Amino acid sequence: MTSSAIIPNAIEPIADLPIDDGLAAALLNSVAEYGAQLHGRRVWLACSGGRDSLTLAALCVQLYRQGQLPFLPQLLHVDHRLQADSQHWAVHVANWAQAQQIPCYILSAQVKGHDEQAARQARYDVMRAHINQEDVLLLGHHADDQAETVLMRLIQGAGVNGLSGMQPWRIQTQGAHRIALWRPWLTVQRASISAYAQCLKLPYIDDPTNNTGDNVRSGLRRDIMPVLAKYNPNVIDNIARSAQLLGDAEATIRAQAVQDLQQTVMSSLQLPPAQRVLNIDELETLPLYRQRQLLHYWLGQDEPLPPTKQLIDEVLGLSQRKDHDHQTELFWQGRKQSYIIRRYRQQLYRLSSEWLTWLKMPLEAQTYNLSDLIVAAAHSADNPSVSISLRTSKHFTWQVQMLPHALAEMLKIDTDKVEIKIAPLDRQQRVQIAGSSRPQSGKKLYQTLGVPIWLRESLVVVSVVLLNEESTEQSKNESVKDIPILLMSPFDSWILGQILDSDDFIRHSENDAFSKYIHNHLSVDNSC
Ligand SMILES: Nc1ncnc2c1ncn2[C@@H]1O[C@H](COP(=O)(O)OP(=O)(O)OP(=O)(O)O)[C@@H](O)[C@H]1O
Repeated sequence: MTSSAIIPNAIEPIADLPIDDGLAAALLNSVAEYGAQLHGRRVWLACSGGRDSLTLAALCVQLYRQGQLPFLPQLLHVDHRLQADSQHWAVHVANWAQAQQIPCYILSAQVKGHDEQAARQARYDVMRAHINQEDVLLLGHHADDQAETVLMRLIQGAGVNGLSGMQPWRIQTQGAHRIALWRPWLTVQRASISAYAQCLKLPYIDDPTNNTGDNVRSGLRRDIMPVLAKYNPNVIDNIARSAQLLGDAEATIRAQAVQDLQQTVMSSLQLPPAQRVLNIDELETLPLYRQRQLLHYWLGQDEPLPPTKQLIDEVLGLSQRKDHDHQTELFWQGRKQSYIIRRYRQQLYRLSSEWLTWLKMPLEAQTYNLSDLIVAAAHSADNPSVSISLRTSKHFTWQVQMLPHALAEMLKIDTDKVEIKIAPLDRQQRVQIAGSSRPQSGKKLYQTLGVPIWLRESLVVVSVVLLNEESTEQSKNESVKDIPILLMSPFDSWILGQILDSDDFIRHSENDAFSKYIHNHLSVDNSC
């Protein structure tokens, strides 16, 4: 972008000039509608120095000085440095703000790329970084912007959500940082704003790229809107109204999807946003249109943009399969991260790639002498437990937590002669789940337990190892008794039954008691 903008010079104070009733009513009605949300929050106004945001700033100054607006927003201007004279715009906005005696901050953005979307992203990033959590950012979008947005989305094949256009109040979240975007002028036409700007003789900057840009939005504005206006002069108001109606429809659909999700979600296997699980039997009780809406909502959780209709149809197809194919993987590249969607038995899983990578990290066998564990636990005063990490990454931590004192009390033997071993389950290893009639290994075992394919490398066996009095380094193998107590996955644990002779030291019922003192713990950092 190299074309230069028209920068006027004269700056007059506007506080005492007449106010446009229509524009004031739109702003004050919105203040009333979002009064509860606005209460106690700081309001900033994103001001490009263009006609719309400068007029909004001028109206705020006037209404505030007359005591009709309870707050005076501070201006934020972002210099994108994409045009030769962008610094002059920044100076101009700052001078105008100074003449009106309102605070103004000039921020610089690093735009990665040359399109409007890149500039917008950079603008929001830099403004978000400047303002505080829960602050409100006031924007000058109006009905013409709304109509262009809706038309743009219509020709891209959007659904109800997309066609409801920009929302007058929207929470924007980035990690833990939440701000509110507020657009009080979505029902106000550009022509009314222009007329008022003229009336106030506002020295706004005319950005020449607004109408001559070669993107879809400026093409629609320049070529399509005037043609539509020939068929219906109210086209802008009408499209903006449709967007409002669709906004209500979207809220209704979403409320239904949230309610449906509560019935279908498998809470025991949930690990948001890494692993989200949906029950297919419950899904199928709903009519098809609600199944599609639910999948749309379920898949799109944790992401700013929803999945495509094609993906939703494919996931629906996966849920409807009657064969026992568990290999199919659907891929979704979200904005924040990528996901694999799989089915295992009657469950649909949405698994983040980070989570799947973590699940493939190898597990190491670990052995601890019970006396050492007791010493380690003694260091934690109020809770005499020890935590042993099984697998850790930046985002996920899987630990086994134990109460070694309690274990020692149960065993009633010299704790120097006892070891606790945690080792990955070998595919050939036969273990007997308490309550089952015989030991099993490999695929049979996974099926009995219902362990999905991607969790199978994440099973560990916790055993109590009893060392013989006479054991030496050389004879160690023959003189130990290795008694498996628990089988664990990151989500579950199963008590193991007795495989040894009946006169062995530990019986099944004791395994049961042991398991009370050994727990599985999986924690996740929510940013992933
Ligand atoms: N450089 C900027 N600095 C601060 N806010 C901006 C900037 N550019 C745009 N905005 C905010 O985003 C809104 C919509 O952006 P858009 O690109 O449609 O605005 P514009 O046409 O450049 O300016 P205006 O809406 O002020 O006439 C603006 O009304 C304004 O609130």
